[in-house]
Amino acid sequence: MSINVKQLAAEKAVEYVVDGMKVGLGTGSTAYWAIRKLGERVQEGLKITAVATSVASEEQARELGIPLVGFGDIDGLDLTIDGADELNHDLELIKGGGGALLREKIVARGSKQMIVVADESKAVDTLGQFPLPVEIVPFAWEWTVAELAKLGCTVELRSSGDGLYKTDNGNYIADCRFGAIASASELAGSLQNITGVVEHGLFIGIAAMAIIGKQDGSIEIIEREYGE
Ligand SMILES: O=C(CO)[C@H](O)[C@H](O)COP(=O)(O)O
Repeated sequence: MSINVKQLAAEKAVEYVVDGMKVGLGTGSTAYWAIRKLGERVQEGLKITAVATSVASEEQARELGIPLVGFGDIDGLDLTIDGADELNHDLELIKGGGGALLREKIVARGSKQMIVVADESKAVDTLGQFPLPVEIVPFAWEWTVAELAKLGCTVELRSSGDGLYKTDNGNYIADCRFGAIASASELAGSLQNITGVVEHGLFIGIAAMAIIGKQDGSIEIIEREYGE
């Protein structure tokens, strides 16, 4: 019987949550398990407040009775637990497969610590197999997409049903296929320079720990220190 490796990683991360913490709730099918476990612990008496990174995570947390506050109502978060689409050994991430990258990055940057939870298929030597999600404003999106393509990627505007996918912030997502990304920080700089780009899914120097669940039932933990 195969085990649920996403659940394995997510529940391990929830062990780092203690009374009084302000917790950032990630988005996606791995973060889902972390929120579910947090809900159980809240029902058992854990005292936390939380900020959600998407409407979906907010609804899940509300149903589970996790006390929610707005990001602007508190003075920073202690810990954010979130998934990733890819991560390397330097804890550089690609995020945004679920379209929540902007709020996810704000919440993670506003936290003292971010723990990434993932199954082993997400751990890679070189980022870039997963198309990099870039959130762009709808105005002049054709121009922004053309500017993105000049960086050497093929760009696909994300669709949903009959129309274009819209983020919780009302923007579009351009999925950019770069292939192997030699330098995530250089690429991040180039993306930030394009007017029309709201945010990109490269998370660099943000995550302090990754908890990776494996099919054999084991867990790998990667840790990094920043600002030394
Ligand atoms: O960045 C994200 C959403 O914007 C998710 O964390 C990422 O897509 C991973 O999702 P999953 O755990 O479902 O594989």
